[in-house]
Formats: sequence, C-alpha cells, structure tokens
Amino acid sequence: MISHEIGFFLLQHGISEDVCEKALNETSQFFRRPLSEKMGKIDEREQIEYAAEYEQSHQDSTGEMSLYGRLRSTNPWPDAVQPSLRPAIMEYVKRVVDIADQLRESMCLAMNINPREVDHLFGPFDCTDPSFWSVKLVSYPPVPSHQATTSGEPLQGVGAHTDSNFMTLICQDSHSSGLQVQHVGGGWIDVPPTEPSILVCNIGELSEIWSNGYFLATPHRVLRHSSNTHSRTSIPLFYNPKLDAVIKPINTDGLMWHRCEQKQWRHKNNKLLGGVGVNSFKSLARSHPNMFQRHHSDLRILADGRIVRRDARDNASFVLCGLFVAPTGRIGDITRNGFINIARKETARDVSSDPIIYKTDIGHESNHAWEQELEPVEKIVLLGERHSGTNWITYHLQDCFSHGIQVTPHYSRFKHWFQKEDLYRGATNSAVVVSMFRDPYDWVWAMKERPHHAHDHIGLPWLEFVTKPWIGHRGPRDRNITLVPGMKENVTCFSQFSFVEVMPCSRDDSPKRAGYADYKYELFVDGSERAYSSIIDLRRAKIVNHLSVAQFSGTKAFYPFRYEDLESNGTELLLSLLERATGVERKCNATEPGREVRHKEVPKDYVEWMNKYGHWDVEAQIGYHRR
Ligand SMILES: O=C(O)CCC(=O)C(=O)O
Ligand SMILES: [Fe+2]
Repeated sequence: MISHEIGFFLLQHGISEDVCEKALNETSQFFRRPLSEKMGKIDEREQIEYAAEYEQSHQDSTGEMSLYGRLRSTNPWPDAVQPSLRPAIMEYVKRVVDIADQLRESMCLAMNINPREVDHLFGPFDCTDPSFWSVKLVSYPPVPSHQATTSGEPLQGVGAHTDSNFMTLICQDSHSSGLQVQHVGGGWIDVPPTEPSILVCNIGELSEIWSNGYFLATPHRVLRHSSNTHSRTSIPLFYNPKLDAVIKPINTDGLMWHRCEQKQWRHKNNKLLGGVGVNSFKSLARSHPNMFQRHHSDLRILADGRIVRRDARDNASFVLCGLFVAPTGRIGDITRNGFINIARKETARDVSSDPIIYKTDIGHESNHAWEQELEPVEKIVLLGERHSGTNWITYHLQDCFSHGIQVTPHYSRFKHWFQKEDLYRGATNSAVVVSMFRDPYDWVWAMKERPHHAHDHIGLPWLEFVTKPWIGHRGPRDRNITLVPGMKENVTCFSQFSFVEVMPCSRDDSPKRAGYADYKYELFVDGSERAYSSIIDLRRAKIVNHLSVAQFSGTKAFYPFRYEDLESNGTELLLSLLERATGVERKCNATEPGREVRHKEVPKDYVEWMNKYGHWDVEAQIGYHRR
C-alpha cells in the first residue's frame, strides 16, 4: 500500500465489467433526460445521490433519536421514468462494497492488525444495520462553446476537497477526463480516463483517523476540459462503517512510515470527526447548506462541523457555513443583539420533504461549500464609514485576535470606501467581515463637524452641509488624463477606483489637510461619473454596498454591528462570534456592557430635516428609525 503521501490508486477489480458499464450507461442515460424528469437544473455538475436504506428511524439507547439518525431513510428511485436504473446501480453498489470490504482487510494487514478486530464496525450489505454506503451518480456537462476560453482553460467541476468518508471507489468515464489528485508538493496529477475494469480508489478522512495518519485522505478535484466533447460520467461509491460506529486511531507504534505534515489547506476548524453518523451529517450540511437549512431548520452547524440544536439566541440569527441566513427568510431583519440577518441568495431548488438528498442536486452549491471547508479563514476585516467607531473596534480586535489571525481595516479597499467584489480577486479568499454602522443623526452630525476626506464640506452650517452635493473637484493631473484619448477609461486611481468612480483620481491632485486626511470624494458606484446629491445619498449607497459584502465570494462570515450596541451591550457577542468563525481564541476581555451612548446635541430642525429626508427604508435594514 502506497497511500502515505497520495491516497489514490487504480484497482483492477475483477467484477464483471458489465456491472460497471451498465451502471455508467444507465447513469448517462438518466442525465440525458429532460430536466423536468431529473428534477433539477444543470450547473457545473448534476448529481443524484442514494444511500444505504433503513426500514425505520432509529432510536438510540436514551430513547431519543440522535441527530444524525435522520440519515436513516429510504431512497426515492426514479422508477417511473427509468425502471432499469435502480437494479443496475444496486448491483454496482453491492459489488463495489464487496471490493471495499476486501480493501479494508488489506489495509488492516498492511498495518499489522487482525482484520477481524474491526469487523464489528462494519455491517453486512443486506442487514438492518449495514455499513453506511452512499453512491453518487454524477455527470459533468461538456464546456459550452460560449464559455470556452481562448486559452482553453478548464472550468471547475468540483472544487478541491477530501472525502469525509472511509474510502471512495469510482467507476468513471472511459473517454472524458477531468479528475485530478493533489500531491504533497501542491501540484495536480491527472487521473486518465479508465476502462470499466478499473476502479479509481481514494482514501477518505475516516481512514486517516483510523490509521492514525498512516493512510492519507488526499485532496482531489474535477475539471471540465473544453477538449471533452461529451459529458463525463462517474459513479463514486462512498464506503463507510456503520452509522453508529465511532472510529478511533489504532496504535501505530510498531509501524514505520514517513508521516506527512498536516496539509495547509486543512483549516483547524475543519476537524476530522470519528463518529460515522456525525461525520456524514456534517458532510451533508456543508455540501448542501441551503437544503440542510430547509429540512433541518431546528439544527445548526458549528464552525467546527458539529451539528447542534439551536438555542434561543440562534433563533434570532445564526451563521451556517459562514453565511448569514435569516430564519424569517427576510433581508435586513434586525435582532435584539444588534446584528441583522441577511438572507443569502437561494440557489438550491426545492426538494421534497424527504430529509436527505436523494434527488438531482446542483453541483455548484456543494462545490462552494467544499471550498469553504478547505480554505482557512485568512483574516478578520473591519469595515465602516468615517466616525463609526471602527478604530476603537479595530484596536480591540487586534488586541484580542492578532496572535492568531490578521485583523485589518482593508478588504477590497480601505474600510471607509465602497467595496467591490472583483478587486484583488484571489487575494482575499476567506475573510470574516465585521461591518459597523452608526446612528444616522449622530453620524451626519459628526461628519459635519469633521468631514474627513471631504475638504469642500469643512466648516459649513448644518443645512448647507446636508444639502451640498457630495462632489469634489479634479486637479491638473486629472485634467491631463482626460486629454489623452482612451486614458480615462484605462487608468486606475488610488484605492483601485476607476476614473469615473472618484474625484480626484490622481494622488497628486489629492492634497492632505491636517486633521482631515487626503482629499477624496467617491462618486456613484455605477460608473456613470455622477456625484451623490448629498451626504444622505452617499450614506444610503454605502449602507447598501457594505451590506452586500456579505455576498462576496471571499466573505466566509459577515457580522454587521451597530456602534451603539457594541458600546451598550459590550463586545462579548462580537468576540464569541469571531472565535466561532475563525477558531482563534481571544486573548483579551470583552468590554463591559452598560456603557451609555450619549447622542450628539443637535438642533431640533436638524432632527426634523433628517426625519423628512433620511433614507429610512435602508436605515431600517440596519435597525435605525426616525426619532
Ligand atoms: O467525479 C469524480 O470522479 C469524483 C467526484 C468526487 O470527488 C466526489 O464527489 O467526492
Ligand atoms: Fe471526492
């Protein structure tokens, strides 16, 4: 066995080739059916998943059903549209599970242990408590010509991941390629298309736990090559011990091998879980977060992969896989804790009330979740406009977390500015973002008193300040840019703004003024070179923009907070959310609750003006209302 560095190998299996071929043919026939029959929609890959069937739900010894016990269910086969699918796949599963049983014996022998010592962890195929296998029928559509890049770069089929189960055996397409395995150096090795007489085998995380690292779960991915003219079909069989089995490391003292370093991509929160049931349930929740949320709305997954019942606080708001999901499904629902729920776009289609995925599903969603699982959280980012308490919180968070993770006021741009998803793509792959807001009456007044960056607004009486268009002027450098044809369109200004997004564009046109920083006015985010008509409109756009950061692909968790709540409730909630999301333990004390926030003393007619002209629909999304 050579699975210490790369847990992948090809196996000449000896089952009748007919069995694999039939299963592959039935699978590709199924995926050629019209969408209505497949009950899904095409994305990077289409998949349909079946698992070991159980007669009835299982009660554990305490009389209460374990949470993962919900996995015990039956499979809805598409017998009505393709009756030949079920027997072909079940025959395949049975034969491949048998091979997996034999491989498991070989693994025991390789580690000098008696195979009979682990028999109790696995169950015969046809019994009431079988080994918990699952099988995926997968089809990766070819790259459509309009998506093909000129360089022929492949598209993603499945992002890099390790399998969480014990061992995976795959009968795959003999024509179309795509599967790749990562070697310890980080590069990728192609698995060539293989004949049906071959099974591609790979070690899963449970084997890694069991063998104490002797066998390694190895990252792999699937690419969609534009050279593939047909869909690539594959049928991974995920072999597992019994659902109730708990896998513990064996004693490997007598074994000699070169132990690989823990891979960098394994985030410390992505713990290897030895319980087969909890591990499988975690995998389901992470691969299909939306569906999990829909069918198990009383549960939630913690950052470390454990699934628990919600407690009272979570009824207000919770984080699933780094996404904010509103229990009410509404956007901008403010909770007592002072943070808002933002419902992420739903990409999953509805499934029946069946608690487990046995229907065609969308690959995209699961790919995304896998990537999240593999990428460590890189940084805590703090965003917020001027005068929103961001400095205080940045220092506090640096104090608490810098020993374990970077805390920074920069995301795609510095904290105050409009954020843009496609800037620095790749540079920030996984950030936990804290976005701060301040009471609109106090914020506008504070800006009036000290308009950082907005030098043309210094020293104005309040009415003039709030009604003056939010616009600056360009300088000689900017004017030169406009004189050169094509330059304005191509130039990049400071903070990665384009020319039409900021005034001025050139750093030389942006003088500093003591106490007011450099001169800079942001224009409309839509690139029309229009200015916001006042600070109120700028504020509205900024709130919308900073909330949209929750949807950025690099945002793994998003916590909007009102400055006033942090002051009066203390920072305990924020710190515990960040600990959960990053896995880094704080080295500081939360601030004490009970600090009174004193609002600014402002004239009555200013309040009336704000009541009349503030954008209260958007303010309500972050929990601010008319006085
Ligand atoms: O399609 C394949 O060949 C592999 C798919 C895979 O890695 C998975 O579903 O875990
Ligand atoms: Fe896999």
